[in-house]
Amino acid sequence: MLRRAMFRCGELCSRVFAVEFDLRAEPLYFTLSSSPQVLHHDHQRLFGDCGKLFSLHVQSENRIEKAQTHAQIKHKLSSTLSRDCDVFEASSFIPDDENSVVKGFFIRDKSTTTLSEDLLNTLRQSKTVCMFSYKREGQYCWQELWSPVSPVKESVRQYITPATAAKHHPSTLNIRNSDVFYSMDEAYKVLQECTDIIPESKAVLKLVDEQLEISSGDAYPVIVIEGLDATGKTTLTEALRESLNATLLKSPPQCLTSFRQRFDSEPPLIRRAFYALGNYITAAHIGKESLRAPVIVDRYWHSTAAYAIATAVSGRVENLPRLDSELYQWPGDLLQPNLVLLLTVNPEERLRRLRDRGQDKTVEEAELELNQLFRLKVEEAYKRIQNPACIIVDASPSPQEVLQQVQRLIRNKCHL
Ligand SMILES: Nc1ncnc2c1ncn2[C@@H]1O[C@H](COP(=O)(O)OP(=O)(O)O)[C@@H](O)[C@H]1O
Ligand SMILES: Nc1ccn([C@@H]2O[C@H](COP(=O)(O)OP(=O)(O)O)[C@@H](O)[C@H]2O)c(=O)n1
Repeated sequence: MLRRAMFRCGELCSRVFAVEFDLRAEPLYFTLSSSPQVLHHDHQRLFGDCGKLFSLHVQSENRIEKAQTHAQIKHKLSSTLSRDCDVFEASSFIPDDENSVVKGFFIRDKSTTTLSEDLLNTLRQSKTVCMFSYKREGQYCWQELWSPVSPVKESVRQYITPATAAKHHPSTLNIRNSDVFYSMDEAYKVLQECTDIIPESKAVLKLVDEQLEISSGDAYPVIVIEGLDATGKTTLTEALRESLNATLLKSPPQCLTSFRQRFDSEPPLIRRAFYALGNYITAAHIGKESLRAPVIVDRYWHSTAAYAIATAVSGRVENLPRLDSELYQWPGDLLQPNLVLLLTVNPEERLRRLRDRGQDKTVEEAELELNQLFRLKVEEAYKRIQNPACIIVDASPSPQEVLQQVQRLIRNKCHL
């Protein structure tokens, strides 16, 4: 567990800091040392510029409090600071050490006001926030614990020392049981921990408790249709239901619809636990329905894991967990479908379909580019998930042709 003490001198020196200075490139990595180090060109771009420099990190033994504080600070920084302030996602971690990441932000304030200091001063009151300031000294830059009033007693100046990239991108280190859950119990625990602050959690847990375990012994095939928004899942699953006389289910299930908006506004830890539990409720429905007829499922665990991983991992596709990572393994306690099909269309066609549905008309250029990175990461994560892996279906032809192609696949793989 993380303790405030981890930012005391000894621990601090074994840690690497990463600042997401440019999301299309590697983060800027640095460590700390007691002797001055000349900054590299890249680090000069961050530390060598004019302006006041700070970083803040959120740490608490209570993971719900930590997640919420991080989300609140993110919102505060983006809504309060002036245009002269750059805010970058930043983290501190022990290389390749799972769950060692302490998330936070790096702030570069080029304004002449004291707005950022005033805001940081307020945030600093929180016992979950630890802050540093950075000062340049010729070719060097040092970090120290920051207090707006007087220097912090125990603080020692530590020089910024450029570091090389870690084998695993820091944003992949805390995914297990924070973004993706590999058993129902782990997701269940998160909602149990937030029943005080989110009363709806109790109702969701009750719905989970009410599901009866059904073994899927001699059952009909279960076919999952996955894909990004507007790739044609609804169109195809409706057509399959008709043509196969199948039962159509989805995850999250209907009974969670009224809670979805509430959980969508929560930080990833809570939001992802909610979707994970949705899969277990859908699994119980699948178990029951597959005794009577084939079952088509619109989104299931592939969606839960792929979106969660793509959101958690910052920047480029290369930053995703490696191909052979355990993070892509299907949860041992979740009912497995017989076939998972991933619908893909090229980005232009997908945008056209979104526009035809009357969405996405006002997306700005910059956001489009970020969306593009996100879309690539979701698709890549979908493809990396194992046991069962998905089969890719080109969904750009007409709805009738896509249906025929999928019917052929189902005949071959499920003998339907
Ligand atoms: N094969 C297809 N060719 C052209 N348009 C399609 C095709 N499949 C779906 N569409 C249209 O694209 C839009 C998104 O499809 P939809 O089935 O709602 O996707 P999803 O459920 O994946 O979000 C809808 O307007 C739908 O009519
Ligand atoms: N089984 C599922 C389904 C959706 N989701 C989440 O729900 C979002 C997409 O759901 P959606 O209902 O908007 O997508 P469409 O069905 O409209 O294409 C994604 O951001 C996922 O994070 C999930 O985590 N697990």
